[in-house]
This record gives sequence, structure tokens and C-alpha cells, in this order.
Amino acid sequence: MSNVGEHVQKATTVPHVIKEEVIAAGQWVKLEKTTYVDPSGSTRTWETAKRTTRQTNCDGVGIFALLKRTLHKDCVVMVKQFRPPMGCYTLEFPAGLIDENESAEAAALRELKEETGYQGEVVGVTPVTCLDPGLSNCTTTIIMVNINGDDPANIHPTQQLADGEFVDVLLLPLNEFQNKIDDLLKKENIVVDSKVYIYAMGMTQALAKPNELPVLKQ
Ligand SMILES: Nc1nc(=O)[nH]c2c1ncn2[C@H]1C[C@H](O)[C@@H](COP(=O)(O)OP(=O)(O)O)O1
Repeated sequence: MSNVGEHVQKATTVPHVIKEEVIAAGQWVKLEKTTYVDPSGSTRTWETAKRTTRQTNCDGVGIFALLKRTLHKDCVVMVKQFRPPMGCYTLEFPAGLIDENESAEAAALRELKEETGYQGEVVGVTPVTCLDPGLSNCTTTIIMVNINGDDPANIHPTQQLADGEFVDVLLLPLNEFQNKIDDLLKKENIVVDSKVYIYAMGMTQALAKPNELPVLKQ
């Protein structure tokens, strides 16, 4: 690893992709060989995974949904499901792919209703963000949603799951988000999504130690 200013090779070129060749393709995912010019001007290749379903520059949405109820702590609505690529259960924000001609906001409200049964309103939208850029071009937009838990539509939420979908809904109090996740990880063989855990760490930092520096250098 080199520090800033210690690069062996000089960056002389604006890096860019020159060719994308499909090596293998399935119904949902394809593997490509990406030929690109690196910052030193050398031509190189990279193995890239892509979704076949992409409609725009954004594959899907993640939903940060906050359930607000009278006399209850605000809770983050989470989903637990068996993820075949991981071979285990995961703890994630509700999420899904954006359909053709669908906005990210509409996809978020639809996926939230399908996966959790809750009806919410959009209160915030992130930019398009990358998910695993060393492997794939997959992107997501995180949509912030508030759920009025006192609304009759949200008293007994009913999921609308498709065939083959098995989703458990978990409500985790926002003010204990990281602790509740840690408890779950100790109890169950489950992997937490990195977006979820970094959000939880941020909440802990913001609530418990707002004035403490994250890293104190000696
Ligand atoms: N990589 C995938 N392989 C599959 O065999 N099937 C897949 C993949 N990605 C998505 N899907 C299928 C599963 C669902 O039937 C649809 C929609 O998934 P969606 O609910 O939008 O997204 P997730 O909740 O993130 O699975 O696509």
C-alpha cells in the first residue's frame, strides 16, 4: 500500500473503459470482460458482474423505513431472509429492483408494501450509490420513508410476497439500533448488510458520543 504522493506510477491519463465483452449470461446476471485504460495509460482487463435487468443507471432501491407510533419508540423496519448467494440469512433494509418505467420512489413504496405490509410516505432520497464497485456496476438509491403506525392501514400490516419469497419483518428501535443488531448476530447465524451496520454505527456515534472524534491519533 502506498500513501498519498508515493505512487510508483504517475497518473497521466483519464482512465476509461474501451470494450465490454459478455463472457457468460444468465436470466438475471451476466459476466463481462471489461477492457479499460488505467491512469498510467496502460490497457488492462477486469472481470465485471452486471444485472441483466437494469432499466436506468440505478438497479434497485433500499428503503430506510421508520415506523412512528404513539407511545412506542421509533423503529427501523428490517427484513431477514435466506439469500442464496450468501448461503445464509441476512439482515437488510427492505429492498428490490426498480421495474420498467418506475421511479425509485414508487419502487420503494411498492417494495415496502410487498415485503413488510407497511404503507409509508417518502421523506428523502439519496443519490445513486454503488454497492460493490470492485465486482459489479450494481447501484441502489436509498429512499427514506416514514410510516404512520397509528394509521389503520398500518395496524395489522400484511405482506404481499411473490412465490419463492420468504421475508421475516423485524422492528428494531432506532435509539438502540446497533445493540439490537449485535444481539441478533450473537444469537443467530446471520450476516448483516454493510449499509445497515454503518448506519447503526453512525446512530451510536450521533446519539452517544456526538462530540467524540471517531479516531484519536497518538
Ligand atoms: N441474482 C438473481 N438470481 C436469481 O435467480 N433471481 C433473482 C436475482 N436477482 C433478482 N432475482 C429475482 C427474484 C425475484 O423474483 C425478482 C425480484 O427481486 P426483488 O424483490 O426486486 O429484489 P430482491 O428483494 O433484492 O431479491 O428477481
